[in-house]
Amino acid sequence: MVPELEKATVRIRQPERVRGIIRTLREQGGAKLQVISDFDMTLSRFGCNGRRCPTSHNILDTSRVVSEDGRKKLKDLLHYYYPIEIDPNRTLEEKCPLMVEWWTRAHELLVQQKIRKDDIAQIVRESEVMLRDGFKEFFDQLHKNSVPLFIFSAGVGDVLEEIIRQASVFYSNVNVVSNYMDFDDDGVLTHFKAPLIHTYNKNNSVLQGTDYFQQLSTRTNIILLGDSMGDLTMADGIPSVENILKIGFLNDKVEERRGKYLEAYDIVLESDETLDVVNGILRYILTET
Ligand SMILES: Nc1ccn([C@@H]2O[C@H](COP(=O)(O)O)[C@@H](O)[C@H]2O)c(=O)n1
Ligand SMILES: [Mg+2]
Repeated sequence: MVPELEKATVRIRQPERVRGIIRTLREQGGAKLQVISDFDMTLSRFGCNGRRCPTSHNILDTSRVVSEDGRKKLKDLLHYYYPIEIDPNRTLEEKCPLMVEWWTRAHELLVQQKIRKDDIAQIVRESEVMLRDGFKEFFDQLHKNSVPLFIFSAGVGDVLEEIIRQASVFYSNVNVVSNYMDFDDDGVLTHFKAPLIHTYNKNNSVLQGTDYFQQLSTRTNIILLGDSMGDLTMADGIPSVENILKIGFLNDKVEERRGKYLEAYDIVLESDETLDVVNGILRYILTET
């Protein structure tokens, strides 16, 4: 039914259950569907040309508008906190305060750099960021079928919006909740707006105050896309969810984290830099019979 599910990168713990959910999503059609997706390392690529692709934070951290000292400090933070973020042996209770610490320290350093709003577009153009292969078909299919795409990101909203704008896929069905910067009258970064969103608080605790929360409630079939265990709670709090298909990109430390991902996500895509499987499923669901 979806030939892409035969790809070597695909792992599924309960294939019959997954086939059942996909069949139901197709029967109930696009009108009941929404896609909730993480951004960094889910819609954007993890690897490019043998190296790590930048996250929306990394794009700023390594840009020319950040001093050499600032770049070094931000890199040190990444090297200290990222292994904690992805450690499968630490509990959420341990990780959460450390993630708040990471984001807070990184945002403070970025504010010290007096980044200008007008520089963001050029910073993105000069970066190595890449959306996953097949991104155009993904955004186009959702737009054409009026399926809302809700991007829920602990990255930097201003940067990720610019990435999808430059890729010419920031359509009217796309809504973003993320960490946004605030600028003074001269267009200089003064602070990041609250609430702070980090990897492990992506749930209704930060969604409740947003316009999008109401819209989320009306589409009760969900395809959830993520790359972190923290992304699994992105649909929590949406009342009356009928069917949910969770697709997880397992990008890093694959062997070590496979077990936990297979338990948590319905479909796990291992070191797969494409949106082929997601596009195949959407094609199947959205094509009229
Ligand atoms: N200072 C930071 C903080 C976080 N990250 C990475 O950003 C990603 C979070 O954004 P999502 O769109 O995936 O929610 C996550 O992968 C962190 O590792 C960073 O690079 N720098
Ligand atoms: Mg991510």
